[in-house]
Amino acid sequence: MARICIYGAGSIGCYIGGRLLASGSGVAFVGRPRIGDELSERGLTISDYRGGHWQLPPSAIAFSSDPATAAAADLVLVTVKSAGTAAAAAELAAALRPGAVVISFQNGLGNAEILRAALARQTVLEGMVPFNVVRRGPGAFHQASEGKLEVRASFDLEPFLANFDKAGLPLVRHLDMLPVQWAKLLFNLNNAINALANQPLKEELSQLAYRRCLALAQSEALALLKQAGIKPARLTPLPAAWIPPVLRLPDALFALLGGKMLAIDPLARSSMSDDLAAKRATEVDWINGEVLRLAERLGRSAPVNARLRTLVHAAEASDARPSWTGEALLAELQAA
Ligand SMILES: NC(=O)C1=CN([C@@H]2O[C@H](COP(=O)(O)OP(=O)(O)OC[C@H]3O[C@@H](n4cnc5c(N)ncnc54)[C@H](OP(=O)(O)O)[C@@H]3O)[C@@H](O)[C@H]2O)C=CC1
Ligand SMILES: CC(C)(CO)C(=O)C(=O)O
Repeated sequence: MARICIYGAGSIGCYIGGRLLASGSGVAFVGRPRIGDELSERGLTISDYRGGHWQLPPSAIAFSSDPATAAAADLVLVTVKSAGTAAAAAELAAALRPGAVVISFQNGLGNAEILRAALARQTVLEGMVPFNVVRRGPGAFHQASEGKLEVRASFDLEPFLANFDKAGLPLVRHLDMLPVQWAKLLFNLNNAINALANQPLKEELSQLAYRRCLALAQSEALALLKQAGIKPARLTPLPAAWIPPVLRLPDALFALLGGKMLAIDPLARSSMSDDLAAKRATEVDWINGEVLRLAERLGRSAPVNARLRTLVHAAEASDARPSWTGEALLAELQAA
């Protein structure tokens, strides 16, 4: 039986690992002791937006905070936040056996490359998680929106495909992941807006002023991508370039045409909002920061994404969590 290691047991790691474990895969979780305590007291409760529910007792869960746990793995799913990738890469380099397969199920563009640089004797693949996972309480993780896991195609994945199929999380494979990663990053430009709004995603995206903020950030990125000759993949029925005009529609029309973006659990927030709530460093430098790096490469500027990054950094440094209204944030971004 393939041995799968979740490296960074948090929202995404516990959810995907929990689904794999519930369907009979051998899974070991590596994470922080606080998560280990939760899982050893409560076990794992996994659920999804379709009504799926899986309960795993503490006795079924192999959890450790020791990186050496990964030594036994055939497949490692890296699910730490981007700020933790370099450290995870160094730990995995010391632990993993040659030939192990590593998938980065992280947002941003550069995490797989950081892992690859440290893991020359393993296969490292870019992955993408399109859906949101809400932590509903200790040991309880809920998939709050739809979407399939996407990953760079490789023959080395073959031994594990059945594990994901059985778990109900089939892997969609792509020869080139960059267009997929950029398409996801365009959605993730909302992470900063959602974190600054301090509201659930559904509530935030139901308001025109916040959607106009997102349209500004996406339009800026799309213009740069066009100049760079990068065509983002189509992750929704609408091509990426049509999304900003749809975001700018009045609420009722948006609900009609962009309604899928509102098909999300009413409590779900972006992972960046979770980070601000937990007073952790966010991934803003790996999301909006990528737009700034692309702009720099092209000799252009990206003032809207630069302003969002500055505002998120200010929120990280502040004791009080900001709650920007849509109108105030829009005025700030329009003035950028
Ligand atoms: N949450 C979501 O809905 C979605 C998240 N994503 C992406 O998935 C990735 C994971 O996000 P998410 O699950 O929310 O993150 P979480 O912060 O919930 O989970 C990551 C966990 O890994 C732990 N960790 C970090 N470094 C190590 C290490 N070296 N060894 C062991 N444990 C470690 C973290 O601890 P500590 O905090 O102490 O560092 C944390 O508990 C991110 O790139 C995110 O953008 C993508 C789609 C949706
Ligand atoms: C799924 C999505 C786009 C929003 O929750 C996300 O990737 C995140 O929160 O980081």
